[in-house]
Amino acid sequence: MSAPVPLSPPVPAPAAGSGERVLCAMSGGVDSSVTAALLKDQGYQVVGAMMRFWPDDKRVDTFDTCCSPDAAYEARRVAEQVGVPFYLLDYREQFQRHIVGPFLDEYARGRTPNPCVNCNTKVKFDELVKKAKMLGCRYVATGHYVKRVETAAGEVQFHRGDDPRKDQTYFLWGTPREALPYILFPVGELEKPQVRAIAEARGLLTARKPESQNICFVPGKVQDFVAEHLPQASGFIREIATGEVVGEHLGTQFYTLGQKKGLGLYQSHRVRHVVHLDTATNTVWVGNYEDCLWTGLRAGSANYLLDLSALPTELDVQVRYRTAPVKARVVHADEHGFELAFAEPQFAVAPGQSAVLYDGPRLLGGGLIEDHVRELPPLRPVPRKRLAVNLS
Ligand SMILES: Nc1ncnc2c1ncn2[C@@H]1O[C@H](COP(=O)(O)OP(=O)(O)OP(=O)(O)O)[C@@H](O)[C@H]1O
Repeated sequence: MSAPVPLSPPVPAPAAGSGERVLCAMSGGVDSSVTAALLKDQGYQVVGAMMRFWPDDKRVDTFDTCCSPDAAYEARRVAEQVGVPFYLLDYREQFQRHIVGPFLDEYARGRTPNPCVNCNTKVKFDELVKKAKMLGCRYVATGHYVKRVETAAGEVQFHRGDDPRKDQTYFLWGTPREALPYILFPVGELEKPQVRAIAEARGLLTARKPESQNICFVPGKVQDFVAEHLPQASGFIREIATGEVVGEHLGTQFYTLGQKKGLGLYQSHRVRHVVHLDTATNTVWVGNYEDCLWTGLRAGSANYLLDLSALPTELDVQVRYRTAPVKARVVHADEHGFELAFAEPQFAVAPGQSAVLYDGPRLLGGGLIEDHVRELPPLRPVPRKRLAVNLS
């Protein structure tokens, strides 16, 4: 569970024109530019802020468009256009500690991390919410495509954004629950073309800025970044069914579960997928598509956006950002983690990625995938009903 954020008591729904101070997180992109403009229209006192992540000792182009000196320049210019003050806040140390360091550690452990989830959890909606309070702001607003829904009972929920191609709830499961009432998403009910149209109509200089595509601190390929920062140790690629050596690898950190391209197998015509990365024996295990299908998962580092006792026993889970949610049964859930059984097998359930829980459009929370579970075929002798696949 995330540590509670020390905030003032729950607040009522922000009324448009209330004059409340809002810290608008501006990345120099079109979404947060429009966010600032909409908030200003609604009568908030807006303070624009960009978190500086890029280090001094790197070429400036080693950071992607959303987090670079150029982006800071654009964010400041947009703040001027909208007519709000702008601050550049130094988050270099926190970013290295919470995001870049753990990202590399996860690869070294044979896992597939999602640094954007971590950034939202640890930096944007924890550190920044605290900073907003210090600056006298009651709310933090971002340009995420997420809907903030307030129930009649005054509970704040996060729901999927109205633009299904842009919905970003997947990345926000780790938001400290206490912070929910203080977060606003002014573009969550818009579609991306509408956001661009608003920016165009106002002449915002970011109106036609392309989408950021990469992990912000990895300007090129993830594999190149990992190669630059982690020691490489070559080893064998083995067939999961037989143990036979079918190739060699340059380091387990260059592979991810389900991967079939770029394996460099001796028999290059055989379609194989990465099934397991064993860092203890430095082995990459491959198999066929079915070997990458799992019937459940176990997740740790859980965070829930509702009382645990209210967690439905049947819910929807999404195991990767661009994968459709699947129905699942909650086998077990406590404050540390949960175990789920999928209604249908899921491909490449990768440790380190997020298992994000939904009830229809509502984000319920999530956790980091620690292990995947495969129910064994009924006729095979099994030591246990469920087997957590551990091939080491
Ligand atoms: N370096 C940063 N400083 C302040 N806020 C940021 C920063 N990076 C991202 N954000 C906030 O998080 C939101 C989502 O970030 P994401 O990287 O997904 O950008 P995006 O969807 O491309 O949005 P944008 O068009 O605003 O860049 C942004 O809209 C912005 O509010």
